[in-house]
Formats: sequence, C-alpha cells, structure tokens
Amino acid sequence: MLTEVGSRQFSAVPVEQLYTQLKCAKDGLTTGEAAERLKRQDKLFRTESQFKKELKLLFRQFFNPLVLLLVVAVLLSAILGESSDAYIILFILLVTGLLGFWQEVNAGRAFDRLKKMIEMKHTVLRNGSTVEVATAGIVAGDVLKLAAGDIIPADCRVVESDELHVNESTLTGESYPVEKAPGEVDATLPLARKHNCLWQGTNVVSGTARALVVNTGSQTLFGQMAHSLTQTPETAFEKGIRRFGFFLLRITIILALVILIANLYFKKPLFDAVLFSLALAVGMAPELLPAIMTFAMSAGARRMMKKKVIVKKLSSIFNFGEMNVLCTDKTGTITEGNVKVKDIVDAYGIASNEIRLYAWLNAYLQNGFPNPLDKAIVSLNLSLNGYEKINEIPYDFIRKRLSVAVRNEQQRIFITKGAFTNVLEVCTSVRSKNGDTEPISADIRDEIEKRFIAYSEDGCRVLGLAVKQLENEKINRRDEQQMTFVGYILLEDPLKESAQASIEKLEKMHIGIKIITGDNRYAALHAAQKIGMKNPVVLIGEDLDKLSPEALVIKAKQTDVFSETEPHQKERIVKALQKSHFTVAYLGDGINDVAAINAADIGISTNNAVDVAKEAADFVFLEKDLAVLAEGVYEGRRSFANSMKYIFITTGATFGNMLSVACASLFLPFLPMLPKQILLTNLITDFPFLTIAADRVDEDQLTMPGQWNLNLIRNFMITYGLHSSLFDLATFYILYFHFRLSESPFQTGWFMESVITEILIIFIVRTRKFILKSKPGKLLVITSSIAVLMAVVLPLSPFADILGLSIAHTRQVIAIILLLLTYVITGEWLKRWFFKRSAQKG
Ligand SMILES: Nc1ncnc2c1ncn2[C@@H]1O[C@H](COP(=O)(O)OP(=O)(O)OP(=O)(O)O)[C@@H](O)[C@H]1O
Ligand SMILES: [Mg+2]
Repeated sequence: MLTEVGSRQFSAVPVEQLYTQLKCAKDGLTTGEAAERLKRQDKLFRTESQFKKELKLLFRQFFNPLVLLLVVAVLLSAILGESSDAYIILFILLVTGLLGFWQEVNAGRAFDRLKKMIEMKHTVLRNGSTVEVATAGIVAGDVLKLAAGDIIPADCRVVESDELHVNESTLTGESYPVEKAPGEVDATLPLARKHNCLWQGTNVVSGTARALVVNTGSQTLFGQMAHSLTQTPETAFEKGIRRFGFFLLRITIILALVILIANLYFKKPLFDAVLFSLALAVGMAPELLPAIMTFAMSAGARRMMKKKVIVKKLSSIFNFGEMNVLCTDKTGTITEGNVKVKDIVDAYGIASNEIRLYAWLNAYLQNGFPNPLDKAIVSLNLSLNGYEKINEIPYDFIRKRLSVAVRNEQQRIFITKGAFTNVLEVCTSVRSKNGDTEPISADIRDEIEKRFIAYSEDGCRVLGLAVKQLENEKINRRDEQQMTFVGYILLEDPLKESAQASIEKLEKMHIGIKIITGDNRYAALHAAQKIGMKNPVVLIGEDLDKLSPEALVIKAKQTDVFSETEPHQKERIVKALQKSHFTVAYLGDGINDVAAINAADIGISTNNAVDVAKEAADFVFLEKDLAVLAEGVYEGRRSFANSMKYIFITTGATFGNMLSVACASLFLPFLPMLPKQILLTNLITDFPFLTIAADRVDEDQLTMPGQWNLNLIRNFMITYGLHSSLFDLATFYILYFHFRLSESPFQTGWFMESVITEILIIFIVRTRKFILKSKPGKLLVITSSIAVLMAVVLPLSPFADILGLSIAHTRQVIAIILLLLTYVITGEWLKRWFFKRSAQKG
C-alpha cells in the first residue's frame, strides 16, 4: 500500500488515480479501515512496543561491562569450587539491577503519560466527519484539514486549497512561505517547485486546505532525513554528567587493575584477588547515576505537572533551574490575553458605524491563523450587508498588515488593518469629517499620530484602518499603497493582576525579565511600568537592526522592553543575551516566536499555542502564567540540587571507602572485605541513595540558579575522599592493631563502618546548614534507618554465616559507634569550611 505510490513521484499522478491507488475516498477513510492500516503501518515501520522498550531497559541494567566481568568471574569460581558465594553474589547483582530497572521504568512511564497530555492533534476526515487524531495515528489515505499554524504530519497531495501558504524552511532552507494548490506537477522537478505537495515537518503559515496523505512515518521525505537529525544536542548538565561518569569509570578501572596486580604480587589466591578487585570496581562505579538522574528529572516533571507545566524533554529540567533571564511576550503573559473591542473610531476619534463595518469585514473574512485581535473584532457580530469577499493578503510579521478585498453591488473596496505605523505609512489621504477624502498634510499627520500615542498611553491596543476603491479584482501586496486612513480600532487587554507579584518573585529568584513584543513602544512601555518596572529602557525593532552584533550584546543586556520587533529580531535578542553568558528562557505562543523559542536555552510555549510553537518548545504550560513559571524554576532547581547531592555522596564517601578497602588489602594477610560484602554494602546503600532524588531541598539553595561546576565536585571529592579515608585508617588501626581481630570480625567491623558512614554523609551533604537545622525528606529518613538497621542486625541474624559476618565483642561495636560520632562532627565542620572557602573563591 505505502510503497505502491513511490516515495517522491506522486506529484505527477492525477488525484483521482491517487485515491484509487490508496484505496480511499474524498471524504476520508472509515475508522475501521484506518485502524487496520495503522496496524500494518506500525509493523512496517517497526514501531517499538512499550514492552520491548522496557525489556531493552532491563537488559541495559545488566549489560554494564563491569557487572558482566564479575558474573563471568563468579561463574568460573563456582565451577572451580566456591559455589555458595557465587549464588549470593549473583543474587545481590540481580537485586541491584532490578532496583535500577524499576526506577527507570516508573520514571519513563510517568513521563510518557505527561507527554500524551500535550500531544499534537490533527483534523482528519473519518467516516465522513472531522475528528482529531494524534500524529502517530495518521495513515496513508487519510484526508487532512489544514489551517495556519498547523504542522504537516505526513507527505500529502493538496486536493483543495484557499490561499494556502506553507513554510518549508525545515526542508529547503527557504524561509519565505510558498503557495500551494491542487494540480499535477512533473515528478522530476525539484522539491521546492512541487506546488501540489505538502511535506511532513513543514508548517502552514496562512490559508486553509484539504490534503490527501500519501506517505507517513519513515517513508516521508523528512522521515528519511530524520535518521541523521534525531540527535538533539546535549544540555550542559548532561554533558557534565556524561564526562563525569567516564572520569569515574576510568579511575575505577585503573584502580581495580592496580589492586589486582598488587594482590597477585603479594601472592594472594588468584580467584579471591580477581573477585575482590571486580567487586570493588562494581562498588565504586557510579552505576546508579543514570537511574538517579532519570528519577530526579521525572520526579521534577511530575511535580511540575501538578503546577501545570509539562516537560517535553526531561533533561531540560536542569536547564530550567539554571535560567537567569526570561524573555516573554506581552499578550497573555503580562496581559490577560482576553482581547475585547473597546471602540472603533474615525480619524478624529468619533465613533462611526461605517468604519466599524470595515473593521469587522476585514476580520471576519480573513482566513489566516486564529489570533486574539481578529477574534475580538469578529465577536462584534455585525452582518455582511451584501458584501462578499474577493480575496485577501494574509497578515505577516514584517508588513504587520492584513488586507481583504470585498465587493457589493455598487463598489469594490480594499480594506487594510494593522499596526498603526505600518498602516499610516501606506496612506496618502485621510477621510475628512464630512466624509470626503483629503490629502494628509503635515499637520493632519501630526494630529493623527498624537491621537494614536494618547490612546496607546492610555493602555489601549491600537490598530490603524485604511481603505481604497479597487479598479479590478486582481489584488496583491502592491495594492497596499495610496490608501485612505479612516480610523482606529481600539482594543483592550487588561493587565494581569498577578503579573506584578510574579515578576517580583522571579526577581527574588535572580531571574531578569525582558519583554519582547511586536506591539508598539507606547503600549509596551505602559505595560512595563504598570507591572512595576522602574524606568524601563525601551528599544524598538528598527533601532535594533542598526546595531552591530557586538553592540547588540551590550544593548540587549541593558534593555528591559523590546517593542515593534519582527520574528528574526526576537531570535537575535535571545542570541545576544546568550553571548553575555545568560541562560535564556523564551516564552511565546505565536508563529512569530518559533525562531526565538528554538534559539533559547529553555523554550517555553503554552498548550493553546500554534502547533509550531508547541513543537519547538521544551516546556508547555497548561496555563500561560508567570507564577507557574516561578514554580517550575523551583522544581528545576530542586532536581538539580538533589542530583548534585548524589554526585557529592558517590564521589566523597563511596569512593573514599572503596579506595581505602583497596589499599588495606595490600597490608592485611586476609581481604579487608569479602567480594560479597562489598556488593552487599553497595546494595544496602542504594535504597537511600535512590530516594535522594525526592528529598527536600533547603530554601536558600533554591534562590540561586544552579550551575554545573566540575571544579567544585573535584575539590569536594578530594576533601571528602581524604576525610573518609582517614576514618577508614582509624577503623583499620583499631580493629586490627588494637583489638587484634581475626578475619571475619574485622570484615564485619569494616562493613558496618562503611555502610553507616555512607548513610551519615548523605545527611551531612544534603544541606549547607547545620545537619539538624534542615529537615530531610520522609522517604530518605525511612530508607536510611533501614540501611543502618541492616548493617547492625545482619551480623547477628541467621544470614550472618553465609555473609561471612560475625561480631567478636561489644567493645568492637562501641568503638565503631564512637568512631562514627567523630565522623559526623568532623564531617560537619569540614562542610562548613569547604563551602565557605568555595564561596570566597567565587
Ligand atoms: N490579525 C491582525 N490584523 C491586523 N494587525 C495585526 C494582526 N495581528 C497583529 N497585528 C498588528 O501587529 C502588531 C504585532 O503583532 P504580533 O502578533 O507580531 O506581535 P507579538 O510579537 O506576537 O506580540 P505579543 O507580545 O502581543 O505576543 C500588533 O500589535 C498589531 O498592531
Ligand atoms: Mg504573540
């Protein structure tokens, strides 16, 4: 079915023949047929089922080279004799792997549910009526109804169109919209000239159409290219984590090898030595890192969801926490976005029914993308009065005008409305008080402009309105000249009451605000002042274009309000701010915001935005509200802070512990810990480690943007590694030289010390305050208590024997408790010293 038509040749096939080939009809497929095709399509494209995806995830847990090596070694040792140990080791590895798997699956499922909420929907004919279908549900033979702002979900043929203009820049790089219409086009022509085809991934700029779906999924032009394009760039945090993981892994492998060679040199039994160094390597490797990151991010995503923010790409949560400048549009964010017509007046400010009708005809008959301004005018509910539409010139963000040509029995009129300045600039005359047309003199122009400024400063959104008589019915952009200025459309869009409070909140979180709008300077300035910006600096689009890129970097930093901007200028502003090392968020919902959303570090859109904006964004707000944004930033910072805790802990305590065990093995006549005990330590501490992702975070860590700082981590690792090793040495000394313990009690002592210090360090490092002054998360307290309890109880339990654990006397336990107490006190002191010093260094 899908291949019959041929991937790109369908432009020359007559539409009727396409219908036959695709076995479908003008009014679409039936629901049953569509379901049938979807099944076949999924098979053909090998769409991965949920089960398969999760199975893969399960395998990945065990496909860690270190774990595999260990399994091989264990199996070998079992064959050669020591089978009971082998079972225990395999069991511990299995549980550890399942734990990671369970975490990742849960996180993944929750994330998928969230993504479903903001899934893109397309209007499709099924059983002859229109239904909304998600992109993945579109099949060949479907008939689509398209409107401005829609993303085209498949490769299609246009079967009906009305002024359809499509942006194909994703495919051709050409950003000027191309007109599309039904017909047949030679198959050998280049892509850009196939005016009867629509390609997946491009989007409708204006007009409407019906289109027949020919190719879907990986068979589309875009699908074939996409294989090489799907790699999204890593965020700074992801990159940091990945490098850090490799760094730890390298150290681990080198250490394990050194230990192995040294142990062999000291003539320890071969298998013991191999198992010991492999268990150490497994213990040291930050194997939970991916699980913790995913968990921290998805926990963040779930909490954000409660605050009406949907995360489209999990890893961008950390970016969210790092944001320090927010660029936002005006409509719907600063204002209610609920535009209403306040009045429609002539050039002298007097209400007029004739001009009211012109404004309404223009808004009612236009066919471009839905927008709040036209919606407001349409709701005046006037009647056509015998007028009918001839044609239109759709709105675009450069002209900032929209023209519609109409006719009735007596006349043909060309009606233009748009941003005031852009309308006045195409007018040479004005409708005078007695209804005549007179040329615009300098005085009159002055008066018209003054009135416009007065309306704007009063908080109105002002559009200009102009008309002219048409000689014939052929119209184009060049007709927008020598027009007659007839009046103003006054719209009101009240400021949001919550805007000021939200902006103050964001400022407290050290996030700067910049308003970027296409509206005029007076209205923008008015809004900025109303929401509490003091002496805002305003830059208009025209002046911005005169600045060199270097000058803009400086100017953008100082400017609070950018007005009268065009889409590419919005993008330039974002890029200029990034050059000053800001992490920039951009919030917008229009086609004209897409370039800026893409350029920003954090692209934000809203659920009722046009498809293209939603698609470009990393975050989608269910409600367009700055208060929501502040909450989202908190969650981002929280996820970041919790991930950092885990990194501090694995690098500090875990690593230090394993390192000293390794060193001790060189000086002891027996192993300081058995391989199974090392893995057990690892497993017991994994439970509390995993709950760190959901831990509470101190308020003072949330007021500043988080930043990935490898230096800080490295210094921390050295400081706490040394601290930890010092206590290990003390343990070593007391257990071996003071108490002269034999193998099993010695190992037990060290096992207890290792588990409990790793738990204690969590509580020290999780806050920068005094340990008892910050309340930890409930789950963390519970899992940590269980871990400590296990460390104490296991040596006394029936499992003690198979785990090789035993306690020699109570003095041994008391000594360890004293040791742990000093560990906490010095650890606290060290923390204070460390963060104070790193703060001083900046
Ligand atoms: N449908 C329309 N008809 C006529 N004029 C329009 C229309 N839409 C917008 N304009 C004019 O163009 C100006 C810029 O609008 P645009 O939509 O480009 O702004 P924006 O950057 O999206 O601003 P915002 O901050 O309000 O989202 C508007 O202030 C208005 O004067
Ligand atoms: Mg907008």
